[in-house]
Amino acid sequence: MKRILVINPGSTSTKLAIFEDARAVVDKTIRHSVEELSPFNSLYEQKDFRKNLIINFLKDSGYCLEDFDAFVGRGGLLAPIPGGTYLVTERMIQDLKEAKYGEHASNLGGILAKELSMESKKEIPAYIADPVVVDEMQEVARLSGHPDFTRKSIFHALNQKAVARYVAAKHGKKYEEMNLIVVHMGGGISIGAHRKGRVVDVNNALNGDGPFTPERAGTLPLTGLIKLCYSGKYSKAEIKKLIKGKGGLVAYTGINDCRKIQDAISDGNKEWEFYYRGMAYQIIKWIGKMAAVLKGDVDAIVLTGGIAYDDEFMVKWIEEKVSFIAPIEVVAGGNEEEALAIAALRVLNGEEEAKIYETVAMV
Ligand SMILES: Nc1ncnc2c1ncn2[C@@H]1O[C@H](COP(=O)(O)OP(=O)(O)O)[C@@H](O)[C@H]1O
Ligand SMILES: CCCC(=O)OP(=O)(O)O
Repeated sequence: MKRILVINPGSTSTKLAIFEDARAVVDKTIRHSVEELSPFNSLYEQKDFRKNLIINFLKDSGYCLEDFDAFVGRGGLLAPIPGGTYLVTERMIQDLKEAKYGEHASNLGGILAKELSMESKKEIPAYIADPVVVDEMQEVARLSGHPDFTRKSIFHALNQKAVARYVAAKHGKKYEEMNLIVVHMGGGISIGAHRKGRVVDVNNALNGDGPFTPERAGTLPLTGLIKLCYSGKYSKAEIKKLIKGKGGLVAYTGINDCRKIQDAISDGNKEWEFYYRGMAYQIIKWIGKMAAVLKGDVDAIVLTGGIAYDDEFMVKWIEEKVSFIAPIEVVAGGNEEEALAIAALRVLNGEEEAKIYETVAMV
């Protein structure tokens, strides 16, 4: 039996799980409010805060570092690389620490896995798998409208692929035989067109491309944004924060927790219902785009991520608008922790060799 610690830092949560082979024996989701994260000026500054959560989780669950065969973290913003399991290496850590390819909570996955590995008295490997930069986009999807800008594949690759495989298996098919639109709705939102096992188009969930989200502005009107940048009222860091962290529902309502929005709607808050419906409206428009990418040949639309638990509002509002395209499958939450554990297990069991970032990074 192999025991694996899974570390999944998200923009609004830290999810931790202990697996014995492919079975989760303990798991915990810790949610982070806007106030809790706002004292940190950079993502890297959150490292020790999130690390303490892991240490306490292990203590409460009765485990020490030496009890594990591997630590596996969510993979962050790295140079574009193919999917798979990667050993956490020096250059990877350097790129994540420096935020060379951008800042996102997932950058901490590999860093924390490596720190725990170095602190343990045994030699325990640290891995990441299917990071947010997995890139399978078709060439035409990379065009932005100006040669100085290229559309990038940054999305919930790990969960999108895991739930797509799960839905394919449910249909008695291979992932490579299906056309799916996968909609991950978390702190960030990504909508991917999966054509026969490849994500040929997807919005850049991190950088101003796509629907607004609990904490991101999504695609903004360009002229307004340019005006704001040159208004002298905001620093570059403030503008960045306004788009990511303090955009979307946070900008409209002050909170990133959709459960609180739902409670308010149930209590009759019409203004918040308008914003929450607005988010659903932007999501359905992106589903429509991806249906066109797949030429209408769509086997299922898969709704996943934390917000997919909300079948009273969000799932209902999306389903009533897009079920003419394909049947809806809901995989609430997702399969991220299991996907990470299985990815590490494949390496530990010798079924796959861990890839080395330095040798495959497309820089
Ligand atoms: N049971 C639920 N019902 C509705 N929304 C939920 C539920 N659980 C989590 N969410 C919402 O999902 C979002 C976070 O999704 P999640 O996929 O866990 O995010 P992340 O990995 O980005 O931190 C939050 O806005 C949270 O309020
Ligand atoms: C970087 C894209 C993935 C993403 O947005 O993740 P969260 O929803 O956890 O922020």
